Amino acid sequence: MYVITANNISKKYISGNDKNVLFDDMSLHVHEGEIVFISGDYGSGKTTLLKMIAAMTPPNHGKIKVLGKDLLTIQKRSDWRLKHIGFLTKEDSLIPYLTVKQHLLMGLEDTASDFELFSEDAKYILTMVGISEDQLNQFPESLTKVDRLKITLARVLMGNPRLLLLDELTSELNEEQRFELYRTIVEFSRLQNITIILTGENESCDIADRMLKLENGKLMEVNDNTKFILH
Ligand SMILES: Nc1ncnc2c1ncn2[C@@H]1O[C@H](COP(=O)(O)OP(=O)(O)OP(=O)(O)O)[C@@H](O)[C@H]1O
Repeated sequence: MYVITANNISKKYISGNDKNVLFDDMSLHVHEGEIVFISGDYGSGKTTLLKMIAAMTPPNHGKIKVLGKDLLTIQKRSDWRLKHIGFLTKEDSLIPYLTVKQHLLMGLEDTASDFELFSEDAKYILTMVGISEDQLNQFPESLTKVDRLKITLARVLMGNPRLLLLDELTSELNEEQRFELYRTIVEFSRLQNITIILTGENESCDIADRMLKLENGKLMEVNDNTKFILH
């Protein structure tokens, strides 16, 4: 089953007399549970592609279906996005005065009947992303960049997304941290059958089932040393 089908997509931004054509008759198909890495130069359109998939900006031409829904037919896009999609960037969105665990329980009164249940879920997810028990009551400022990103990720996972869009998530991490975060991502995505698209500037990503490169408005499949155009 496909989680994403994007067919014959064109996208351009026009400002005054300048026309910036980002995508030209581009197509993309992603299976459920697949991890796809998309690389591309600075400004090649990686973020725009993820935003189109998340129904945050429409293509000029072509059709995108995500989780079986034609994005143009979705009425309340932000509700739909919140329910099904996790969108993360390299910026963590942690709040200085909340502890690690409180970040996952935000908006929940500790007197609520399901507080204990959510609290257990939060602990489980934090453990799954590699946060230790003694970090649960720490504040963000005492944490490393990679742990901050793991907590941001854990927060998103609390919403049970079926699709994760990770835009240059690891671009400020060193090799070792990147490997650690990637390993975490693979473990939970396999466990929960989450489909993932990651982007990055011209780097490789060992964990991906498939690697694509965005070049001249098209996606090319990268297979070892060979490249071929998808559409
Ligand atoms: N809302 C917008 N209006 C006009 N131009 C835009 C808009 N969003 C992006 N662009 C332009 O489109 C191009 C691609 O931007 P995008 O952020 O998608 O690329 P990217 O590959 O993610 O780049 P980066 O590596 O900088 O994150 C850039 O030239 C950018 O300035």
